[in-house]
Amino acid sequence: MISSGKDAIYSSPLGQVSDFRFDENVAEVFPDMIQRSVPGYNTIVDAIGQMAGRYVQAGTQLYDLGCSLGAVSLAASRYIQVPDCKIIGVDNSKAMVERCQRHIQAFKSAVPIEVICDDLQNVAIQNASMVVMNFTLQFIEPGQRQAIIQGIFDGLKPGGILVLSEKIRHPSEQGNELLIELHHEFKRRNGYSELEISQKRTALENVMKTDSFEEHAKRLQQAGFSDVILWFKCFNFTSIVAIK
Ligand SMILES: C[S@@+](CC[C@H](N)C(=O)[O-])C[C@H]1O[C@@H](n2cnc3c(N)ncnc32)[C@H](O)[C@@H]1O
Ligand SMILES: O=C(O)C(=O)C[C@]1(C(=O)O)C=C[C@@H](O)C=C1
Repeated sequence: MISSGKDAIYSSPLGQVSDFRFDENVAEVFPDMIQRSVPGYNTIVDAIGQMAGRYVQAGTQLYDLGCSLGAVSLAASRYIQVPDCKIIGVDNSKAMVERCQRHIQAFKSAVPIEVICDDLQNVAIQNASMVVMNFTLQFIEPGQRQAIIQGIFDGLKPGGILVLSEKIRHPSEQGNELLIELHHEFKRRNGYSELEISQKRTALENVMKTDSFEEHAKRLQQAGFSDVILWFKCFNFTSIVAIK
């Protein structure tokens, strides 16, 4: 388990709430932040590891795009049994990548893990049997999303998979409000105050533009994926596996 500090980033009133960034302050408390903010996070990460055990093919690569501290890469490395594989983690936050490299060194994975500090759009997907974007696509400009999914599809081997986890927007206003309210209640029960919840919501407003499940499914099908499976959903948090 990766240990770090408790998330109190939005606990005091901020005169002006600036846009959310994956900087030093966030990286330092990230394990606590994501577990208290994303319903089912541990379940999702472990199940992605299980899928790596099932779908990663010998002699191929697994890409963990937006790897943060490497939770998905490390989970996958625990399950992969086939030979000559490599895991490539990519993140454009220096603060995350530095910590990720330290965790990976300490863990001593049997599968080699390389961590690249770059925009994921600069990394070509090659010889891949599995690509994971665990709550990353939502931070990328909507206009760039189709090209990214297409690049992933093109770099996957036949039978390869993309696991795409995203916070979604429900198409109807009343449904969307219900899912947001249930998520906020989840955060309250995990110790976040009303101030923390509302300041974080403001911070995320400009940087996290969510799509509906239908928009994700359409994008994946347009890229060429033959099967799109919603395998996890809790409130407005979902994870999809798309099979080539
Ligand atoms: C919510 S976190 C992902 C959590 C992580 N996948 C996990 O399972 O613990 C989103 C990550 O995506 C990274 N990110 C956002 N946009 C990116 C981009 N264009 N290229 C690379 N990384 C990006 C952020 O720096 C951040 O670490
Ligand atoms: O806190 C929220 O409301 C979120 O949307 C959670 C979320 C995410 O989905 O990526 C947002 C930012 C942090 O990286 C951790 C989790």
